[in-house]
Amino acid sequence: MHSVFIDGAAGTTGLEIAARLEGRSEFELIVLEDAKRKDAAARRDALNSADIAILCLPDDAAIEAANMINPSSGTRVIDASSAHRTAAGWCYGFPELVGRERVAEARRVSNPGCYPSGFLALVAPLVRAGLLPNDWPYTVNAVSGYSGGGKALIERFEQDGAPAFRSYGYDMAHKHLSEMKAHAGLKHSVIFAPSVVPAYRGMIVEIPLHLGAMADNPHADALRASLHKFYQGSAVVSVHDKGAVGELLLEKNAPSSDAMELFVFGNEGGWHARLVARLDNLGKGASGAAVQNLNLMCDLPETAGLVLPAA
Ligand SMILES: NC(=O)C1=CN([C@@H]2O[C@H](COP(=O)(O)OP(=O)(O)OC[C@H]3O[C@@H](n4cnc5c(N)ncnc54)[C@H](OP(=O)(O)O)[C@@H]3O)[C@@H](O)[C@H]2O)C=CC1
Ligand SMILES: CC(=O)N[C@@H](CCC(=O)OP(=O)(O)O)C(=O)O
Repeated sequence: MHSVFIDGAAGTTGLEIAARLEGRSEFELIVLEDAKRKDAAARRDALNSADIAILCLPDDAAIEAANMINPSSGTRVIDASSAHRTAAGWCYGFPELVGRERVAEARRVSNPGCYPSGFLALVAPLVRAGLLPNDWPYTVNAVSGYSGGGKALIERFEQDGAPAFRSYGYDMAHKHLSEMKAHAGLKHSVIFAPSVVPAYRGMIVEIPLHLGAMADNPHADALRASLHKFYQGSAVVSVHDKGAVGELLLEKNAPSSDAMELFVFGNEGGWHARLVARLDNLGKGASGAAVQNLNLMCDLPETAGLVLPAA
């Protein structure tokens, strides 16, 4: 039995992690009463008595929580915030990319961001395979369900007069830039154009590519074949065949899902490609990824408790 404390358990990500752990006899949740959930002493106590602490907090509170853990307590950490995603001493919790063994052994795991999960799932293996250049000026266009912005954005999108579409990130300093660059092994930061639609969950992350302008002129079919091979055997990430779909949708009231689907679309002449990932920001983009990492850290079947399509 592993004891788990979710710090930030009343938030969007924390609640979905708890839902995935419900009924699992391998875990015992440490729960603070509502009046104590922001009480520093109670949190310190819970953080140090848990086998695993899962931080579902804003960045500053996550840094504070990580610092509250006494190394001698033996508590291992999964941080869902963006505070430690490129920090020394933290394992980047994307097992398909960093290796399942590394996550399994890590004491401090930083969960990937939702948008970076889609970007990295597509680009990192292709850069690694030498099919895409690491010095290309990549662009990422993305659309997210509004739960991606946590309680504050949920409130904004669920009130009268909520926007029909929100485009943002115009300072070109989004907190996900360094994570995308670092874990794809890129020389330059990407241009990132995120947006939000009035659907609760789900996201589509796209990288448009002028393949014909690249030195080795890779073909879309070769990129797709390479991704197929990379994710062979994965129950979480799947790669669709050529021509599988003509459009991609986000449903307004989609159920949660911990799967991620990848697509490579290419034009007739092989000059252009659109790499696309569709995932649930609260699934593989946050809570599902945290549970996948938790399973690995506790030496349990990787996909136990995850919401995945029937095999
Ligand atoms: N939503 C998503 O799709 C994703 C979120 N993340 C990351 O996960 C983290 C949590 O996000 P999310 O669940 O969306 O955010 P929410 O705003 O929905 O929840 C955050 C929770 O943390 C609580 N909290 C804030 N400060 C403290 C503190 N000092 N001590 C204890 N609790 C505190 C809040 O309390 P209160 O309820 O009182 O406000 C709230 O319940 C963030 O870092 C976010 O960037 C990562 C990937 C995707
Ligand atoms: C729709 C929306 O607002 N999304 C959030 C990112 C959500 C997320 O991934 O959180 P992390 O930053 O912890 O990864 C944003 O763009 O800031």
